[in-house]
Amino acid sequence: MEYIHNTEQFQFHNTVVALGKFDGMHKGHQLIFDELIQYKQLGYQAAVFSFDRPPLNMLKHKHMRVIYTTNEKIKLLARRGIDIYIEHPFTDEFSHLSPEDFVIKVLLEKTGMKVLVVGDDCGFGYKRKGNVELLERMSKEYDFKLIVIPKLELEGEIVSSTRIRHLLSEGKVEEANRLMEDPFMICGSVVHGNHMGAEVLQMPTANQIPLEDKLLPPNGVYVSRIHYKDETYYGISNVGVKPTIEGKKHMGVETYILDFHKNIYHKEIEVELLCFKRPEMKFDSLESLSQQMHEDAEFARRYAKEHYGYEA
Ligand SMILES: Cc1cc2nc3c(=O)[nH]c(=O)nc-3n(C[C@H](O)[C@H](O)[C@H](O)COP(=O)(O)O)c2cc1C
Ligand SMILES: Nc1ncnc2c1ncn2[C@@H]1O[C@H](COP(=O)(O)OP(=O)(O)OP(=O)(O)O)[C@@H](O)[C@H]1O
Repeated sequence: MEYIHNTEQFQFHNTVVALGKFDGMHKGHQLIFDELIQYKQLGYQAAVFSFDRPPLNMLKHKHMRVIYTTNEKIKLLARRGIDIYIEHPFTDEFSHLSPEDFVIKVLLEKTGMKVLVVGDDCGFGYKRKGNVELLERMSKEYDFKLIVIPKLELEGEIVSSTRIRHLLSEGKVEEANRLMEDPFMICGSVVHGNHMGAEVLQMPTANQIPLEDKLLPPNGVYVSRIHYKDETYYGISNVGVKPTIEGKKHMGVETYILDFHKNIYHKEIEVELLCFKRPEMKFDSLESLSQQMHEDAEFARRYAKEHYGYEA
């Protein structure tokens, strides 16, 4: 997949384009990707057009965490068969483009758009004034095909990234996962921790340090599924700051992978959180922490067996 960023200079031809942030890659987004892939099979290049920061941040100076960081998004888009991911700089000039100019000067002229796929409430251009009616008019005038997808509803509500962010922040991981194509995941290299896991607690853990803008569920212990190279494993992960352990505190995700004995320092793993087990706690001794961690691991083993047919 080609990733275009930090530049306004690009030129593509014959593309089918989707517009939006696509944070979380939820089941509504998937309806859009399905259309893109159908057109890809007809010979078009599948392109996702996004901005380098959510417009909300820039306009209101509001800090917002994301379900998926750019690296994670790139991986997931490529996996879905997208050919081009454009993260257009959200400059002042760009944000003042009229909806018509955005379609003509950017989508048609630079992205080479022949087909556009949008949700029925899409907004774009200056103050998000562009809408489906305008696109319908322009598609006739400028000869491109417009596909409008009605917003997907699940469990009585429209599926959106905002809804998923709320659920994750409240620790409702299973509910959030039901709205996404794949369970919520943290992708990153395995870094060195305090080396206490294997030696002191008899449970080696793979430590990841998520980027600061990555949204995480509340500190706690979660049953997880791990993808490493082409293999899938199950495990138990702690999201948090390890209050029992002295020293510098930073947010981390650390995972004990069931029945796994490889050295994976500096290797990239994907940890999917499947189910909340308990909140992170401060223990009086390392023995009680270790005992609880072993109990957590057995819980994960039972969960993986029951829900996914896992056998060691
Ligand atoms: C399943 C699991 C549960 C954990 N629960 C807690 C906890 O409740 N409180 C805590 O302080 N640390 C918890 N931890 C983190 C441990 O303190 C950590 O794994 C240990 O200190 C080893 O860290 P290291 O890899 O940096 O050496 C948990 C870790 C795992 C894998
Ligand atoms: N539930 C849905 N069903 C169908 N299409 C959707 C759905 N949600 C979003 N889309 C479409 O997917 C594209 C990308 O959406 P985008 O990620 O910008 O919005 P979102 O998921 O609604 O997120 P947010 O909550 O941040 O507004 C847009 O065309 C949007 O209309």
